[in-house]
Amino acid sequence: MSTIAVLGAGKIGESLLSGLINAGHATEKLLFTERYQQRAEELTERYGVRNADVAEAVEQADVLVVSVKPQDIDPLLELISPLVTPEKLVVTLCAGLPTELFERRFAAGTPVVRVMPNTPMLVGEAMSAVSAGTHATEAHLETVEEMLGSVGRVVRIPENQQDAVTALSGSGPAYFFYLVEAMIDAGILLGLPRAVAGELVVQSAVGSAAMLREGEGHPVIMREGVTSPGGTTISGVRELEKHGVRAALIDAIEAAHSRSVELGAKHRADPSEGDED
Ligand SMILES: NC(=O)C1=CN([C@@H]2O[C@H](COP(=O)(O)OP(=O)(O)OC[C@H]3O[C@@H](n4cnc5c(N)ncnc54)[C@H](O)[C@@H]3O)[C@@H](O)[C@H]2O)C=CC1
Ligand SMILES: O=C(O)[C@@H]1CCC=N1
Repeated sequence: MSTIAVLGAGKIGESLLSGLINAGHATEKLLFTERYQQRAEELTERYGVRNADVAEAVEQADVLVVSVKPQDIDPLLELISPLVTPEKLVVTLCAGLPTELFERRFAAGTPVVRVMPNTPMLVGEAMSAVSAGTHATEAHLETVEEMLGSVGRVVRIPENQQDAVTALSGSGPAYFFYLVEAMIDAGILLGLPRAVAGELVVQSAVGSAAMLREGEGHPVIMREGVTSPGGTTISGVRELEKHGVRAALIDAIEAAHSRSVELGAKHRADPSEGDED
């Protein structure tokens, strides 16, 4: 079992630690670093995982998972670059940041794998996409796939698709939560108690997700199955179409993609490369 150090234990770092523990990863084989002491203490208390300083984490871990905000990457790289050797595997979860940025800062030959996960990792239902950097081998990819496979599903993609994945499944849970929030508001408007509205909407979301995963059909067919001629659903669907909800979702995901490209462009050796993604 590899020793994994999470560098920056915020929302996604905590999701990974929690998901790995739930999946049976030994807590002695997990470490994290965290800028805020109070946050570090909370996490140690909650999960029994050891908080380390950066030097200790880099020395002891086989896999270094970088999970700070893209905007905070430079100070972290300053600290770890002199310490990371090519025997380590660096896994970056940072939206937008190319593997090339890390490779430039680490000792020659250091393997880097770029990953875009999402927060359902907390409940073992992440969707993660992995891409190899220049020095990452099949064995490195398998190590990362095994780690992420224990907390959800994993696909392998070329790195030039990572900004699209970030917009779609990295940010995706936010759009589903937003939809659920809005539907609960509709229940409140119609006079349902909040707890009842919440239960109705959440179970409808879970049931629909299970149908999507397990069913053979396309989402259109499943929606048609709910939409009776002259019935209630078509009246609702007409309003969604009138308000341009489909176009709004497409625009939202396109905007998230642009932001991912922009975050990466700031850190590319040649920022114009970001224009092509
Ligand atoms: N939140 C999400 O849904 C997802 C986030 N990501 C990526 O994961 C990364 C982290 O995102 P979040 O967890 O949402 O952010 P966050 O702000 O919740 O967590 C980042 C953590 O890193 C700590 N930190 C910053 N600099 C540090 C340093 N030098 N040493 C130690 N700790 C340091 C911060 O105190 C904070 O707790 C980002 O790069 C983001 O793009 C990727 C997929 C999904
Ligand atoms: O909003 C963000 O930047 C991160 C990346 C994907 C999901 N959350």
